[in-house]
Amino acid sequence: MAAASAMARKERYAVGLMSGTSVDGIDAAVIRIAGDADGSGTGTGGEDAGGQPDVQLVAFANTAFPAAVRDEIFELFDPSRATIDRVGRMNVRLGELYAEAALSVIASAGLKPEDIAVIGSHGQTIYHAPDAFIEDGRDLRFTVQIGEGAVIAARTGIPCVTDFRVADMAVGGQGAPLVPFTEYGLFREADRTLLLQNIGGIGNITVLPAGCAPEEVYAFDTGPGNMLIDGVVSRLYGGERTMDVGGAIASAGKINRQLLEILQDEAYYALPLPKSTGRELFGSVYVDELIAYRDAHGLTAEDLVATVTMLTAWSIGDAYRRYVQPSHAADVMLVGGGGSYNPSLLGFLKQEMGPMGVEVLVQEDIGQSSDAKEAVAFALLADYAIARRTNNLPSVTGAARPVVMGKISY
Ligand SMILES: Nc1ncnc2c1ncn2[C@@H]1O[C@H](COP(=O)(O)OP(=O)(O)OP(=O)(O)O)[C@@H](O)[C@H]1O
Ligand SMILES: CC(=O)N[C@H]1[C@@H]2OC[C@@H](O2)[C@@H](O)[C@@H]1O[C@H](C)C(=O)O
Repeated sequence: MAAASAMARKERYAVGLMSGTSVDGIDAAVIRIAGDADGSGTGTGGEDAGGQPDVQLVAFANTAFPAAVRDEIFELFDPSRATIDRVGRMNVRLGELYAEAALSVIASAGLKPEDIAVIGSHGQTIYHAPDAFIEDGRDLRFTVQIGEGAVIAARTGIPCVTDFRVADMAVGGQGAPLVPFTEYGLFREADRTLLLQNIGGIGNITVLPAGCAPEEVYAFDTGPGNMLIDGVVSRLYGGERTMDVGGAIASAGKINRQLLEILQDEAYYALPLPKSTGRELFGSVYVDELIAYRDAHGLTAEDLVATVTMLTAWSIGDAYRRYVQPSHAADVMLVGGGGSYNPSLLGFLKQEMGPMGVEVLVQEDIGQSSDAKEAVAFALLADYAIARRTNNLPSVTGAARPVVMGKISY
């Protein structure tokens, strides 16, 4: 650290691309970085996580996926339909779409591709199997993110870092969540314990204890984020709607306590840490069961949406009660991700957290963007990768050691 901090810090730009588990589109951010992770190429240890890089968001854009692309990605979530030719083609197609999103956000920042040092692209997760799977004495856990980095690099002329998660898994980690590494650098405070709750497709929480060291950070997936809400809305409204915009449907419904209690029994909520989850658990099969329950018990569409919205808020409160409050009573929960824009969900979350003394704010309340946070994170993770600096947090993912995550296409 000391040697690295003493080096000259060259200001540079990086682009981050995120397309998450909601499959709503591509988030693209341009950031300006000054400070740590400076490209000295010396990084070998977890000391990299200690720096506080100076990062500014220069431009941000969200491009919705064309409907046909979104539909095809959903097909690929089903392993029996994700044939190798479909996956291979989508890998290239997404590479093209990511490259277009990168070029467009760079132009909107008034910059040129040659001004950008690196692109970090998360890719589209189509399968995530983070738990140890031992066969012949070998651990075969895996995760699949697609969106070809070679295509992004070829179209933009900018080195592109992709496929971050597998390096963490190769040393026994869950390969998720990865954003806490950058949250530690960007958000930690000396005097307040902060909870950073992302509500994307999946919900995930990062705990930043007051004045914490990197190894004291912990984070995990709390359960569904918007995935169940989007799933039931899409099904109930015949695909005409894909989300509960403004929480309007939920606000017109009544919570069905009986269904809520059944859903609260899901084993994931009580699993020990570290843990991560995805569409494999809270995807279409789960939604089928919810719809079957509604049909059998005569719930209105609004009641079902209200109930899964409440479940989502409850699962966040439950995670806090079980895994955080006993050791780290928090002051503030800072919510990011698309769930920030659903007032019904936020209202339920405030009902959950308020009595435990935790104030719920959204990123916008502190002058940041709920939308941009993950794209910013992948720009920064790529900045570390290209400098050969370690960029995982073993305390969070369960990895045996710090590693440099990301594969580089020049
Ligand atoms: N105005 C809105 N009203 C209600 N919900 C919204 C609104 N805008 C976004 N959302 C919700 O946020 C979701 C997108 O969130 P986000 O982009 O954070 O997810 P993601 O990055 O795909 O997921 P993850 O972080 O799990 O990978 C949408 O699918 C929708 O459910
Ligand atoms: C495998 C995968 O894509 N996981 C995502 C997903 O979406 C939210 C949550 O589940 C989190 O674990 C992760 O994404 C964020 C960007 C992360 O790694 O921090």
